[in-house]
Amino acid sequence: MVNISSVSKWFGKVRALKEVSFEVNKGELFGVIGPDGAGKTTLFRIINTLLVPDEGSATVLGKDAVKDYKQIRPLLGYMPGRFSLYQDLTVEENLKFFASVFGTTIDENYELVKPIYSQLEKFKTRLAGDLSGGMKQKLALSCALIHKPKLLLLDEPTTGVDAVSRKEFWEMLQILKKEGITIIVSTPYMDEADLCERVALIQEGEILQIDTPTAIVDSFERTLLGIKAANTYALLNALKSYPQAHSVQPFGEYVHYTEKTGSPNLVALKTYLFDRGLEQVEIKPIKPNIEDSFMELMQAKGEGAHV
Ligand SMILES: Nc1ncnc2c1ncn2[C@@H]1O[C@H](COP(=O)(O)OP(=O)(O)OP(=O)(O)O)[C@@H](O)[C@H]1O
Repeated sequence: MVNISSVSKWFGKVRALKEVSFEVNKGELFGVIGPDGAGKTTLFRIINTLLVPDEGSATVLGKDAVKDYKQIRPLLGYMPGRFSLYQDLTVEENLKFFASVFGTTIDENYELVKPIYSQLEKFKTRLAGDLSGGMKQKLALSCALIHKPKLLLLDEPTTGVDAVSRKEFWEMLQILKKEGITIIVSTPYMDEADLCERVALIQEGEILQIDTPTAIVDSFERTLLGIKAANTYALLNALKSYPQAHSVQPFGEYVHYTEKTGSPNLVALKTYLFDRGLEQVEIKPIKPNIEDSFMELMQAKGEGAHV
């Protein structure tokens, strides 16, 4: 469905993508996960034929993204991170406009957008600019879908959207997946990785890992500890200066902690924290989540670069 092969892209001296390669299968819900500036938007703009790679190639729906862009575009639905709606048109006018651009009508493809658009219909005369963030997102998704694309590209659709709307949005993606639409979605939110079938973790233009969320978590090799103390700030500082410490990340009330080699010596660690004056210390082994895995991969890459 999508085949990205050794794609690199520079903006002046910045290499936004570095030899990126992956494939997305027909009907898959594929996530591109990475922090701000990782290269997600650049990658989407290459797949949607708006940007030409400096190196490598992109094949979309069996066609070359550079040579065959005219054939590819009508088959894509693209929801850019920002500014995809006309703020001074109403909800209904926006949808009509996007339908007309692709030579179709709302009636023709209503069944596909119905689960999403029906939630907006009572506001159909409201200007898009006056909608809440969650409603804008639903309208933008309806607009990206109204011509029944085979491939849906959603660039950070849930950024800046409240938790309830985020959840509803992912439920809508599951419905669309059942309709057979292939979906590539990017997000900076690690918890959303678990909602994808496979994810590519991307940082500074490089893919760190591509796999199912479960396999990514299973590949976490270190013993992970969750550590809590009365004073979290003091705990963080103490752990960071512990000679055995490899990674120290705050996660809610716990600090996620790994050591450089082998299994941590819990007695030695507890004694050290006690000597540093920490109170109510609790240490327990915990299961890593996708964010732990991503942090570990980023750290390994950073250390590799300094070898
Ligand atoms: N048109 C451009 N001109 C110059 N630099 C650019 C341009 N577009 C992107 N970049 C740079 O390329 C890198 C990747 O940017 P990109 O927008 O693809 O990342 P992103 O993962 O989508 O992040 P964000 O969520 O911040 O948009 C960044 O360093 C960015 O500053």
